Amino acid sequence: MRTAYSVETVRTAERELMARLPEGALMQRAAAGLAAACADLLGRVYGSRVVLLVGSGDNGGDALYAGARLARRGAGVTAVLLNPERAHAGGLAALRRAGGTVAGAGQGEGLVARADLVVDGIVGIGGKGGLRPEAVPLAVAAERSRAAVVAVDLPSGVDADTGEVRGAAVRADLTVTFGTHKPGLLIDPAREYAGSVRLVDIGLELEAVPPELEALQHADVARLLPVPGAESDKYRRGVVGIAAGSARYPGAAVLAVSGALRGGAGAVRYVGPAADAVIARFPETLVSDQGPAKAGRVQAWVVGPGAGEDAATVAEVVAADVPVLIDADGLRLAEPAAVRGRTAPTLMTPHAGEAAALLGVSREEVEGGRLAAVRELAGRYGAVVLLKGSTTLVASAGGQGAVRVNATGTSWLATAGSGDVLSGLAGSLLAAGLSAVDAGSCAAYLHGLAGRLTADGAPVGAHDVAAGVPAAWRDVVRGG
Ligand SMILES: NC(=O)C1=CN([C@@H]2O[C@H](COP(=O)(O)OP(=O)(O)OC[C@H]3O[C@@H](n4cnc5c(N)ncnc54)[C@H](O)[C@@H]3O)[C@@H](O)[C@H]2O)[C@@H](O)CC1
Ligand SMILES: Nc1ncnc2c1ncn2[C@@H]1O[C@H](COP(=O)(O)OP(=O)(O)O)[C@@H](O)[C@H]1O
Ligand SMILES: [K+]
Repeated sequence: MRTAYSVETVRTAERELMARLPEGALMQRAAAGLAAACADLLGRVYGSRVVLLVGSGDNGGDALYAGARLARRGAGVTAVLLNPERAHAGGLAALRRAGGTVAGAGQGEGLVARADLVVDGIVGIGGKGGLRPEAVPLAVAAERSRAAVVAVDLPSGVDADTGEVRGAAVRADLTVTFGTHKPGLLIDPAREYAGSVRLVDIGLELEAVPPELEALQHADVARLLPVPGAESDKYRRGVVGIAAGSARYPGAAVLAVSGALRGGAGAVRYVGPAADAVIARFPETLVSDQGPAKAGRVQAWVVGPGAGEDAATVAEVVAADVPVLIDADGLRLAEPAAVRGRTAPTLMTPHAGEAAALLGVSREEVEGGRLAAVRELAGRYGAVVLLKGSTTLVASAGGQGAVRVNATGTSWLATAGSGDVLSGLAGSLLAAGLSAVDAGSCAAYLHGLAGRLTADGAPVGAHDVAAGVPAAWRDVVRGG
């Protein structure tokens, strides 16, 4: 499991560690890791032109000490000081001793334009609000330059705790982060600014503290996925009910069923007006012409994809005393009080637009502040909420505790109907007995991986993603 901790937690752990170590030891560990990553990126350090963007805090200190290490290996290193009086004194002295030079902010843009490598030490976890105006031209110059850009701890200007980006921020090719991932490195929009992320162990001890974010890895998902045993039959493996589709959107039913058939349940039961289309494509589906309450045994329901205006079916499913996944039109049609009143697990799977409608805010607000939005929805509905999009997040019922973040997705998944596949897949895992958090996060993991494997750099349709789930599943259980 990969984890990310809040700035407050990092600060506390750093204080405890610093109290036990000689002064400056932690910063030296950080600088050593940073310099090694810069050297890897440069390939040849000797003779390279390195520009350090140095703010007034310890983030700038890391950059200066790393710059000193690179200068000792023969790089030409220039530090651009945003605030010369407040630049880290020890770091500055070390850089000068190593033969590095110092320039004022006025020369920064020209230097950045000619650099091979730009090290962004403007601001790290001490940053508040967006980038300050005097730093903006340097961030812009770094983006325009052909230089590789390495962010120290975080790309300057992004919010470490939330992943929000207000105004300009540095766009990095690589972020070298210390001690732990910060939530902003895993959540869009900030994640996009970070480039690839390299974690440097500086000895922080965080195991005893709850993380802010968790990202499942192959081994975690492999442990959670259901495997039929010798005594299994289709009922013991779980029956998932799909109440989806309408005369107008029969395809949503087909796609939800296609996901459900690949999710580990022993049988998929379909109720709704698209039974002919479902059977034509997937003859193994059990179809019923009764409503959900009379459809027969079901261990978990999926309701909502392509449901149109069928509020009665949504209400019937929400009243069921088994785990329920509510998606798409179902999110709009479900009575909030009925959802809150449920005792069996509930998993809601909105995209940003649906989440915005439920919260009464704009879509941009949800996309800019995903973590707050998913926690808020999970709190309001007392349900597990999976917020889809470029970063998929899963919050526990009530919104407290660690939020799961999915790292496997690809923007090729932004294709009509791929959400329907996801809801079928997650519903199937619910029916197979996974908790709502595990079902949602494992489904997002498999769906993202299936998208990646099937797309392989080219456009795909939602049905291709569903067909790719078995390959993703195999990849997970075989350890990649
Ligand atoms: N505390 C520690 O033990 C360690 C800290 N490390 C580094 O120290 C950093 C944290 O250092 P600090 O607490 O000094 O804080 P930072 O260096 O992140 O930022 C604080 C400084 O930046 C300025 N600033 C704040 N917001 C800004 C904005 N939006 N735009 C431009 N400037 C802004 C402030 O005036 C302040 O002087 C970490 O991110 C990491 O890079 C590492 O050396 C590892 C060890
Ligand atoms: N930019 C993106 N990067 C990664 N995944 C994305 C992106 N945009 C959408 N997705 C994923 O694609 C799926 C789209 O679902 P949804 O928005 O419900 O579409 P639909 O309603 O057409 O099925 C979700 O799993 C979502 O997380
Ligand atoms: K930085």
